[in-house]
Amino acid sequence: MKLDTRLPHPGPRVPILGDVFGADRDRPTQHEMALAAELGPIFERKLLDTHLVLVAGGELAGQCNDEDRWARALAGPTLKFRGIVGAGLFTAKTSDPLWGQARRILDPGFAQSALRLYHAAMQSVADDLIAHWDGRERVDVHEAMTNATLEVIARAGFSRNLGLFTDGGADPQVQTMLTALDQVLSWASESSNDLPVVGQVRGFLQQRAFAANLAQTRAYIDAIVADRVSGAEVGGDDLLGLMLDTVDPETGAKLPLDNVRDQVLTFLVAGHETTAALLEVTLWYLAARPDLAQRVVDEGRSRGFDYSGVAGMRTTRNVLNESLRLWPPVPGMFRVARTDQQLGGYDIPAGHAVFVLTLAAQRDAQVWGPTADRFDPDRWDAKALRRYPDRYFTPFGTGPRSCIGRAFAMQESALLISKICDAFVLDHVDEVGDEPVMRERGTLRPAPFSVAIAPRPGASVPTPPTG
Ligand code: HEM
Repeated sequence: MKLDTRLPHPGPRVPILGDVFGADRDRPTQHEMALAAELGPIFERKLLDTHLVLVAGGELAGQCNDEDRWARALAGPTLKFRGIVGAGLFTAKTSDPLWGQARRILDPGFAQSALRLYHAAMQSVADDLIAHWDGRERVDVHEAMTNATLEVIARAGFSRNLGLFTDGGADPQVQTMLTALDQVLSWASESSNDLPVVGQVRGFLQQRAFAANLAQTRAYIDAIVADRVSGAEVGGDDLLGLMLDTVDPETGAKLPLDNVRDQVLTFLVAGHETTAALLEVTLWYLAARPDLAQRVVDEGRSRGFDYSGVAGMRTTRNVLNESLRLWPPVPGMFRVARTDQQLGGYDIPAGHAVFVLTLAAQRDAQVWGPTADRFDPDRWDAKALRRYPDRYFTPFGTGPRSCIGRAFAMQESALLISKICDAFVLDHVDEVGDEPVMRERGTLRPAPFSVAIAPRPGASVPTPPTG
């Protein structure tokens, strides 16, 4: 079977180069969502001799999530990350024995019993954030969510306090790491969506610019691992301990130390950027919807903020799910056909990868109804849920390569959102439209914004920073 030549494409097509006018380097997936409104649930974009098939319809995306017919493909920004974090969980090939080994060793680190152990660390970050905001009238949401999510993964995963909420700020090594993570994300996204040749030059220059920061970040992480191995630092029940001490039940082997370093870096990148995006989108909607924020507050105050209280926060989780539906932090995934496939009446040969545009698929009115574009957390009511089987809602991916951190991210986000709303009344400082302005860096995350805050009557008293 050959790739169908009848696939719609954005016109006009330039000879040899192809659909160069059909791409947007800064807002690629939002541009693709707009193209889908014009071209339909499946279309292609040709660049030189590469034919990128985009699947934007909910039903067709659901078909690509069928693991018997499609598999995860390593491409786009994810492939770029592979050069940085090697065989970390996110970037390892499924066929690489290290991937299975790491997944078997690390899965228990994300089970409910482990999340219960991490709760104190998550709680300490929420308290530090609230104490840090106390007395302020206006806060930078982007900066605060970046710091909070990094602190959570560092404290829960590696028993390290990065000091991002202390008055003097984090130490220089941590600052360098933050800069490196930021530079790597920009490079991975921009170089994947750039024009041929020009993009290669730009990508090369970017890589040169972050090489030194990345080398220092690797050295910083190596030191954390070495301190734990030598016993200079005693860790709690955390991910690092699990990675260093656990023997794979299948092979009897432990993870090699260089792989542990790649996993730590993977968790720092994969665990913070996406969760920060989810928190920011949610706070954006809650600042615009005081009625909804009040429901979140009521739920928090009635259930309490211990592990079980947070785990059962239905309203807050519905709000988070709705943020993930409208603005999935990972806006799309590459899937490769295991055998020849028909998709929407078009031929896709075995081995051809398609890009499933989760962002558009999760807004398809045919699946989600006429209000698909509206932020409505009540659509997640238990009674309505059965209308949306898992294959239509995939912000955490699908199949064996789906997100290992899903429950971790949801617990952390529910805790932070409910504690923030409990402590503060939020309001937008600028005039805003119906939806946040989003920027793209492989992930989809609101453009940095600030909110006005005021103490909410009846808030629980914040504890001082843990320093
Ligand atoms: C709202 C937050 C999050 C979202 C939306 C999210 C989304 C995703 C998605 C879509 C994938 C699959 C990507 C693909 O198939 O190409 C993935 C994989 C992964 N995520 Fe997350 N993630 C989140 C939070 C986290 C957290 C908190 C961690 C770690 C602490 C984490 C660690 C990982 C890892 C290691 C993988 C690769 C798993 C594998 O291939 O075995 N993620 N995530």
